[in-house]
Amino acid sequence: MVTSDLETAAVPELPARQPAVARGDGLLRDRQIGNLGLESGLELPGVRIAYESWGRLNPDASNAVLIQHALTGSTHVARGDSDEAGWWDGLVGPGQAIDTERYFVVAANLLGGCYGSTGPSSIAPDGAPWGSRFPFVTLRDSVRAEARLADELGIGHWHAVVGGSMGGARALEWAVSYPERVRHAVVLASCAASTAEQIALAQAQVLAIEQDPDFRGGDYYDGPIPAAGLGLARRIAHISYRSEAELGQRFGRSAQPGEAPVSSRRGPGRGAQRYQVEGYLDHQAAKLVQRFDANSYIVLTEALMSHDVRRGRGDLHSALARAAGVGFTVAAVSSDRLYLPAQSEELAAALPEPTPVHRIASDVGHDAFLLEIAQISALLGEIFT
Ligand SMILES: CC(=O)SCCNC(=O)CCNC(=O)[C@H](O)C(C)(C)COP(=O)(O)OP(=O)(O)OC[C@H]1O[C@@H](n2cnc3c(N)ncnc32)[C@H](O)[C@@H]1OP(=O)(O)O
Ligand SMILES: N[C@@H](CCO)C(=O)O
Repeated sequence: MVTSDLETAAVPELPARQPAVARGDGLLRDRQIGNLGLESGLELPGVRIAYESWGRLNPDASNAVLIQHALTGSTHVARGDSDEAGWWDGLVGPGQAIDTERYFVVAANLLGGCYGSTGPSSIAPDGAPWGSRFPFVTLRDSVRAEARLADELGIGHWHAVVGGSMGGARALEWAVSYPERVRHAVVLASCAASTAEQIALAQAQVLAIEQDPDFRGGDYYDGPIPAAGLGLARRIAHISYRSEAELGQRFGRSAQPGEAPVSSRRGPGRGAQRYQVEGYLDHQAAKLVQRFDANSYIVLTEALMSHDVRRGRGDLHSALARAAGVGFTVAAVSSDRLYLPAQSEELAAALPEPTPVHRIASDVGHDAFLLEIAQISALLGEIFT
């Protein structure tokens, strides 16, 4: 199904380019961007990229902003006209730091995702879900797809590309891949290349899903989903998204209400007897399982494992030299144990222009890039004047 450069699968004719939506409304749309050549050399046919937008594009298209979501995030950054809260509602909207009265904001779903873009749960040209046949994709593949989306929307360059975590990695890739199309890149709680520890944690998550009997090699769409494996993957990930101190302060050694994890942990008919932190992780796992596709989780996790802005571009200084002319804002979360502040320092030190690393002061850990909205608003002030 995935084709090499030499053989191209038949795909429907592309519709004529349509103008950008007149007014972004925070509702999901998508664009057909055609066949996409991947870094691997394969070609993915008939790719669709889903997006939402807010605000109005200026006649000269100079006020466009791209917001990049993290691993399990979605295009729904802000509420807009929908009923559903957005994950950066306090940061993006009328009168917010990224003011949708002034800026035209776009958020695209990652290639391989499950929020509208072509991914493993999408229907392949043969009429069946891609499932196990969906190819390995990299963050650069996703950025190339987003560049095609920008073309479709009539956006030649972005005033800013903004992201945290995996979204920050994509913001960095945009700046290095298309420096002429990016005025500012905002890289929050991220790094220049996934580290050994990040890859190690990711492997455990992927294996948790693959070892679920319901995974069936990735072709499970006609039966039960691998809920246990995906839930376990989320538990492993979520621990890394919060700090040891926060977990200790919030939960300590307390029992989940009504349960007795020490006196009756095991035994027939006793049911779950959990510590409170276990109840918390069970809840986070259950929430992800009901909203996310396990194959997409693997595809996106493996894309993040591949993140290395240096690949094929020399050392870090040489790679980042390509982004000369792009203004960078780099910030790290003080208590982040997944994307260590030292990794932001390493990135900033290698940028073409001297760049400070802002500290997001938080005890929460990595998830602070989703939670510390006031601090992030303050550090965006210079860019979104
Ligand atoms: C860019 C993106 O990633 S977009 C997608 C972002 N959203 C997600 O990834 C969803 C997963 N959640 C998270 O990542 C984080 O929880 C955040 C950042 C979204 C929110 O963080 P916080 O506001 O600190 O929420 P917190 O981690 O405390 O979780 C609160 C939930 O845990 C529940 N909870 C807390 N303790 C327990 C417990 N002992 N037992 C069961 N449930 C518990 C709360 O009831 C609450 O439930 P709800 O979310 O269904 O209302
Ligand atoms: N909570 C975020 C953290 C990952 O950066 C997510 O699920 O995508």
